[in-house]
Amino acid sequence: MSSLLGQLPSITTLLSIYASVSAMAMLLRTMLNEMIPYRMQNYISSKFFDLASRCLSSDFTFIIEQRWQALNNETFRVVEAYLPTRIGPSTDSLLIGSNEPLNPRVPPKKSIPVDCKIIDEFHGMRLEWTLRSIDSKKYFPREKRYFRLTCKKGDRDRVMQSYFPHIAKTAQSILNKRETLNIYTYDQESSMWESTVFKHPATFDTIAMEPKLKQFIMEDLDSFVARKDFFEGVGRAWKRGYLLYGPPGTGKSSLVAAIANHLRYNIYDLQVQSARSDADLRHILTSTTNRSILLIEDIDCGTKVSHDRAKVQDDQEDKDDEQPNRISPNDPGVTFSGLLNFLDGLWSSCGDERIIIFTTNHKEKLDPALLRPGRMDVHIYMGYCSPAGFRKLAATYLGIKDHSSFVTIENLLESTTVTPAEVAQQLMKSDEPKAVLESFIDFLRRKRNEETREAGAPPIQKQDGKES
Ligand SMILES: Nc1ncnc2c1ncn2[C@@H]1O[C@H](COP(=O)(O)OP(=O)(O)OP(=O)(O)O)[C@@H](O)[C@H]1O
Repeated sequence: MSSLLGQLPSITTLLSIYASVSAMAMLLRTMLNEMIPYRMQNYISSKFFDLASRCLSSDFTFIIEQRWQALNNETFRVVEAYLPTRIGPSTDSLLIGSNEPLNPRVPPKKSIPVDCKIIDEFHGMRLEWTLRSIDSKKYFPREKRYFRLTCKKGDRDRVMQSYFPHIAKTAQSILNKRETLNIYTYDQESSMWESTVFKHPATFDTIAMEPKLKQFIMEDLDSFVARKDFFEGVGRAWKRGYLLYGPPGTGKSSLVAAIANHLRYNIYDLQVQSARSDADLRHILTSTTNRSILLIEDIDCGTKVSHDRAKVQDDQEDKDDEQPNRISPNDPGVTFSGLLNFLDGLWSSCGDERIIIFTTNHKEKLDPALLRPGRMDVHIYMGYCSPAGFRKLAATYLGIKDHSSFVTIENLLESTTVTPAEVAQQLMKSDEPKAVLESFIDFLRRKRNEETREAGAPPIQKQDGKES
């Protein structure tokens, strides 16, 4: 024992070793401080601690960003739909709101706020979710959101193989049953789609149009939705294009609303002018979700991108420094080929179950290339009010299916160009059907006489001398 003690270094030796090591450490630290910039030191130390905590931790983290390979990330979308169903007693904050007129019996809707923690349990696994947000000037759009899912390292494979499919299945049934639809408009400033609740009363039941045409459209839509395998089998993108054309006030926008309500699809309402370039258009369109309608209203207005190129060629020739289809410096930088590329080019296959609807008052102005099948598969003419259309409007607005004055009205409609919007406006004048129908007959007679006068013929005189 005494010999062992004799072999131990003396306290003086230990102190001098300690002093030398400390002096060396201080020297090294000073040298490092001088040689490595402060920010680099910070970076190295944060990486070091990151690595250490990852090696020591028994947790595994999944990150789910909003975009995935230049497209919307469907996993993000299904998680967004699924998580509000997992809000439980351990959740410490909630985002709530409502678009309904205040009704004390209807609770507000729930959503997940940024940084809120949600704990989920699945087949014995504990899963911790957080929604995070980064705000940076470097990105476009400036705010990026992502979900963080933490589980035990040992559960990683089970999460991939059974938990994510479970989320997708649950979210799909929630999305299929969604009570409210949204309409999105593109905000150029923030480079994002902004949504509002879409509550349009138009349905196929309220639309006044030829019954056979209406039946055809409904069947066409239903068969489109049901034919996923067919589209895959023939190697075509699962999308369908509709062109609605006709004079103003004939129900084109109402038909879009009826289609959205029928399919329960959200609407992305795009002004082509919002896109600054083809790349921008690509970003805008790839940010839309599946099972949706892309609506481009009045495609002939605001930009000449869609115009018949043969007709605009003369204008173009005078403007040597402009690129094809870019008519003025103020015009959007979207080219015609950029638009076509999205309708049936390689980019058109991005996304499933998409309906694309163009509306126009002037089909003849559109470039024929835009109208060919595969781009616009179905062309629907929305015309002036027919007798059948009037009967539908009378049932909707007056709640009547027949009346002694219907024959007179139907005869007048055969020889007058009156839009369903005008008819609807006349039928809204009062709740009293008899008075409304009499005033409507007067309106139709006046209108027919105006049209006859404009055409150069004398007004038709009735036997009692009044103009009819
Ligand atoms: N076919 C129709 N069936 C039922 N209501 C209609 C119909 N057409 C028009 N209306 C009524 O007229 C209003 C205006 O119609 P809508 O905006 O759908 O016409 P539009 O063809 O889209 O017009 P525009 O070309 O000017 O955009 C609608 O809100 C609706 O009340």
